Amino acid sequence: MGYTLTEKILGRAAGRSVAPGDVTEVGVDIVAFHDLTGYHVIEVMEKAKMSKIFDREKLVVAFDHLSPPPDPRSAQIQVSIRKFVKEMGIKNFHDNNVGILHQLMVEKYAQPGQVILAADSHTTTSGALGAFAQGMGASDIAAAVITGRTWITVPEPFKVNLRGRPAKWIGGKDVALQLLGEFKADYFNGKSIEVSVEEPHSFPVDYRATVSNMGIEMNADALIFVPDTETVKFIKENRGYEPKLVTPDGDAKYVGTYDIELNRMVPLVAAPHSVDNVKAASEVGNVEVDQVFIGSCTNGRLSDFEIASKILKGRKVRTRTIAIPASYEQFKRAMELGYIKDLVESGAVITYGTCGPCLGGHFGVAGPGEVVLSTSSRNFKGRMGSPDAKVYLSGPAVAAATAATGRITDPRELE
Ligand SMILES: CC(C)[C@H](C(=O)O)[C@@H](O)C(=O)O
Ligand code: SF4
Repeated sequence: MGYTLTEKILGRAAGRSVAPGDVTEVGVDIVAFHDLTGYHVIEVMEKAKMSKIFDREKLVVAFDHLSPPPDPRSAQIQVSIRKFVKEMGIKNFHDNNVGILHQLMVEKYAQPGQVILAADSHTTTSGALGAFAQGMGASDIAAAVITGRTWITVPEPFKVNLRGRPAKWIGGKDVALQLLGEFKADYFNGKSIEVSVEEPHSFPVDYRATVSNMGIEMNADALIFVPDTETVKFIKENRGYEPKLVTPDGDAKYVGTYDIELNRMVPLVAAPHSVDNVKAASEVGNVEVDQVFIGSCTNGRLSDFEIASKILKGRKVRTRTIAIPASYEQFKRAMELGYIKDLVESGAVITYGTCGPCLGGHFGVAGPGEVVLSTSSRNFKGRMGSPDAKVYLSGPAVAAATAATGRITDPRELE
């Protein structure tokens, strides 16, 4: 019987063949942390009196959460992490304003077949490029920083097939919300999700990154896109080299399979207060919003800005609208292509390279009684600020249409 992608990746990393349920030690290709969790990682290392790191080339550090620092405590945390980075000789360090860690992993580091760990739950994002990528707590990450190894319970692989081409305005968020609506937030516990794309170029890496990012909202151990011609094209264009592909065997066995017909999908939202409270955008009724946020490691990429600018060009926003490209690179390209101009002219405010309001940190925290429509990953009570705020999640098309009308809007209504 053939191997799934999950078994192939973890088998290589373990140095022996593995099967679901096996508890195994694996070598790690990249370990990463950011300002918020990095502080704890360093603290654990100090307590353990361990000051060596396994491989300074394989460590990635980015400041993104409270970045640029909105208060003295965040600034102090950054000072101590910068000191650590310097002492350890870590080269892959991205200071304020470069980008959100997971976005930088997609742009610069993640490759098919790798095992990637980071001290952040949305590490699953790198699954977009065919890596087994998982978030872990600060102590596990500290151990991986020191040894370059970790232990993993091999998950049960589940197969998702994306068929056909996406209908207009449909992207990665709608696919993620479709899975959450159908299976609910805990179904994939102990499982990895492997996604195959029937028409690779119709579902680009940007969209894949959104789906992989939300893999953790599905409680999956990893959400891995089977690498294909789109993966190769993306890495070649962005980094100038061709990656080696690792793919599942044709006769690999999965615990379940689910097909999504992309051309039959409609724009979706997750209503308060859970990611699996999914509805069609056209069916939420008349919900007026106080703020729209387009950004985060979930939906802050060039394609998100392209879609938002298509809708907002020539229109004025009717609610407070904040847009944050997930990295400097995405900002620059969005600027060169005129998307930033369109958004600014519509009345949106822009910054870059920060998580911002996604976790209620800064740059647009929600107040009591306010309703927010956000392209980010989570809508739990208190996630974006006040516990008395309501957060709806959507992709960029619903977000931009909502900004244009001031109430939750299916973009097809504006055509
Ligand atoms: C702060 C960090 C630990 C957290 C995570 O792990 O996901 C954050 O990025 C989030 O999105 O909630
Ligand atoms: S943008 Fe949001 S989801 Fe992504 S790492 Fe930052 S806080 Fe977490």
